Amino acid sequence: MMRKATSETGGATVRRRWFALLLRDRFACAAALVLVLVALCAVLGPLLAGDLATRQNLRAPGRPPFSLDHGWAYVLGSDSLGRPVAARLLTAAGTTLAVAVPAVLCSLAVGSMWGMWAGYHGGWRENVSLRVADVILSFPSLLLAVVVLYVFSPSAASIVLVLAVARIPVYLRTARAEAAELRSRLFVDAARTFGTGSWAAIRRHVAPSVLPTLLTVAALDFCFVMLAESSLSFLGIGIQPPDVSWGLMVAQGRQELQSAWWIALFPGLAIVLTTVSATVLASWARMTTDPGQRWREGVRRRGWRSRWSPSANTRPATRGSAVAGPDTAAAPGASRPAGTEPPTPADVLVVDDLSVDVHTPAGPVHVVRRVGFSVRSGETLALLGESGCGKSMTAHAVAGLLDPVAEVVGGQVLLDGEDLLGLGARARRRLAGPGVAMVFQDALSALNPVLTVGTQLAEPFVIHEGMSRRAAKARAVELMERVGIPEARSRADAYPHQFSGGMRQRLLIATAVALRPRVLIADEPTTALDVTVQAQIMDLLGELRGEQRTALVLITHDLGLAAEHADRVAVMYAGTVVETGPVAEVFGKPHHPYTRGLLASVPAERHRGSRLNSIPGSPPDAGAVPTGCAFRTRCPMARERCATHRPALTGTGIGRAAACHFGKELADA
Ligand SMILES: Nc1ncnc2c1ncn2[C@@H]1O[C@H](COP(=O)(O)OP(=O)(O)OP(=O)(O)O)[C@@H](O)[C@H]1O
Repeated sequence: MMRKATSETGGATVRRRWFALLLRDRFACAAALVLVLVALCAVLGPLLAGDLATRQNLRAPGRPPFSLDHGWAYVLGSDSLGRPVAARLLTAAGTTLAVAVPAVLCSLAVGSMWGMWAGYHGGWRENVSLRVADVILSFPSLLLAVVVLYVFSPSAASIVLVLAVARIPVYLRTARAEAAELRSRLFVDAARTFGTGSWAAIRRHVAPSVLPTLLTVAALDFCFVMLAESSLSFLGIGIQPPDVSWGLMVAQGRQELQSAWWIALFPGLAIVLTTVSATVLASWARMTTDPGQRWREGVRRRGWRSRWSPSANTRPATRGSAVAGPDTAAAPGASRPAGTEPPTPADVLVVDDLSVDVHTPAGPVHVVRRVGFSVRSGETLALLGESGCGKSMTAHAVAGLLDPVAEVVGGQVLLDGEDLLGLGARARRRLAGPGVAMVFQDALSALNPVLTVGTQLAEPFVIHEGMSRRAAKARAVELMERVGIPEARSRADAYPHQFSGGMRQRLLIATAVALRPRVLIADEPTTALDVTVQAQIMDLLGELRGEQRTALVLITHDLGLAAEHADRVAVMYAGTVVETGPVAEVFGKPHHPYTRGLLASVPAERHRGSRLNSIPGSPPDAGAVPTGCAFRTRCPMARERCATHRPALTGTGIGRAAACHFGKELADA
């Protein structure tokens, strides 16, 4: 009983959410209204029109439209037999939908189940299914329908059957292709390892990914089936008089197009309006149900906003507007801590008040909020923090690699004094490599699997230094030797999968440092590697940094790695920097309760036999960061003030800063 009540409430919430999402999109809203109207016409039309649609009135043939003198039924004129077009249009809606909807639903249900089954299992099932689909598809579906309907008597039921069979291969092939791709994914293998049966795996893991595509295909197919029915009626083998469909009306009005255009025009418009509405609604449904497509919705909404708001496309003049609000304590520019030195000429990279929003269908989410830090030539700054605190987003914004879904909404990224965010795409490309380079975590994904490593390593030299392929390849081999790849000359012709994880990471580092970048961002460069290889990679990064005087930004959540390899740290929480300073000092005596909590959670010899400390709770979702201090809900020192005032990053010692109302207290303790 209780469960039923809960599921009913859940269902109502989901319906409300969908309705709210629909209301936000004016095109989808208009399309839904049109389709509801057509459905109402289909249901109520025969009741309203009675036998008006078929009763001939030879005293009123070819009445022109837009006159109410003869009652509502004649508002769209009458045909050559005096039958009112409006009444026929209403009645025909029912017949047209009675063919199109069941035909599409039947082919969708059969084709998609068959396709997912064939694609999931592969082998002979897939081969046989594809050959059957090929055979059906080899006859144009309209021609197939014409042949079958000539042989059997045309009726609504036979049209539904013929069109449904003719369209099954479309769904079968789409579902098969997607299911075949999904069956090799690890999450499907993982489901198999704990005994999930094939239909259960298809229902839980394949169908949710395939259905959004199939729904779009179904909407387009709805248009196709409506048009096919119209064409068959037009040829005289579709809906038979005295029944009436939109297609039949177009066919009948065709002969009188010159003298009585309204007979064919209104049903034609009804077909176009219904098919366009179905397509618009399907594209909205896909955007809303497919997580892979949702970002487009955010970008599209951003597009609208920028079209209507003159300021939306330009970066705000006041930095940090993304987090402006009553609880914002920091003044513009305050992300550089008071009491710490202002940027010096030695600072190669200065990130000031950087804010990044991710555009979601529910609106923008502030994932990076007024982040500021600087790095000097030859220095290593570790960007620390729990998963989801915005480290990678910050790095991607600096490197100009943000997804289209994300947007820099405030701040500056200065490379040797030049604001990278103000540069055009061409200037930005010129700096990618010699300016800011990046080493990614997953080397296998970051290297192109179909190009030899030599070709990939030679690319920066060809693009930036205009070298010939041969000379660039020679430089690539030198680089491979430098990063410690044995037998570099012969291995330059190997592909990425022929290297071990550690070697691939070396190759990635070699590509990143090829052009001696001023700044190198390494985003968790060793997470996927074992401890020995991890140490070798970090040593290599350290050597290259020393040789090239590169400023290194090391993104990690490994405090040990930061302690060993970084000069300074910037600790991030909920999209913002909460503490910065020299690594030994910050780790020796943290000035922010979050840094304290992080350090206390690292297993150490002194914890042997006792419970390991951990920070209670989990980091807030980027879309629901608490007011005031973001850490207050997990902080042992939280007071009333923390709920109302967001603490600014303020100097707490020489070269030290913390964003905590009690930072000074902790410093003096
Ligand atoms: N494409 C996206 N759409 C919506 N939100 C996103 C997207 N990418 C990242 N986010 C959100 O942005 C926030 C910051 O993510 P980010 O990847 O920068 O975290 P991180 O600190 O690098 O985490 P990790 O250490 O796990 O890589 C997270 O809350 C994440 O959910």
